[in-house]
Amino acid sequence: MTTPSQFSFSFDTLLDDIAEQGYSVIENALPQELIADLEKQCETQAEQFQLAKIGRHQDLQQVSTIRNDKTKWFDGATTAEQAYLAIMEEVRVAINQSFFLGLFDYECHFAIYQQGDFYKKHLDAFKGKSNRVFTTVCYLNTPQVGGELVIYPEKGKLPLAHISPKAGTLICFESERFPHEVLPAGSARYSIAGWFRKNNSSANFVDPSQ
Ligand SMILES: O=C(O)CCC(=O)C(=O)O
Ligand SMILES: [Fe+2]
Repeated sequence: MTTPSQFSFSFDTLLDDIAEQGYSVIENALPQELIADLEKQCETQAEQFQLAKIGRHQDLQQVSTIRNDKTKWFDGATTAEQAYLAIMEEVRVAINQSFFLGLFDYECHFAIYQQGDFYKKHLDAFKGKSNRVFTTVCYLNTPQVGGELVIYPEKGKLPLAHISPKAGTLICFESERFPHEVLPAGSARYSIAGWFRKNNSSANFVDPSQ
């Protein structure tokens, strides 16, 4: 048994799902007031969001045929961001305790998908090329239609899961293992995408975020 978080949900379901299938979808995982505060932040700071980029380091590109959502990285400046990061820190520690993965930090950004915005099928990390180990997605609102997250198996085309975004749902999956896509949003869709990372830095190579 894991200790229930003082902030949110018990992590047992998350850890069991990850052990059994490599991904987990938990509804109402985060406190409603926190989700509402984070959603409000997306709305009030919308003009600070920028077209999302794909790739890493010098390969970083803006490719709007692959994704056209807008993102803003957390800077920890609001109490809502700090509260969210505190919960993710608990998740990080729980995953490390169960799976001995040595996850050492977490990075995340807000994302806004306006009507019609999408993110085509992709992997968040490629074996040996990224320090992203687990992806998290947390939804901040509940659009009426569209914007489903589709998770695919490592091999094969039949989706494992079709998830309609719902405020408070938290999804966690192994970044290298599951291709996934965001279907075109039917209306504004607010979320936080984040990654637990392992440390690839060494004495002569510093591995930064992204
Ligand atoms: O918002 C989602 O449901 C998934 C987003 C995603 O795949 C990403 O940002 O890498
Ligand atoms: Fe992704």
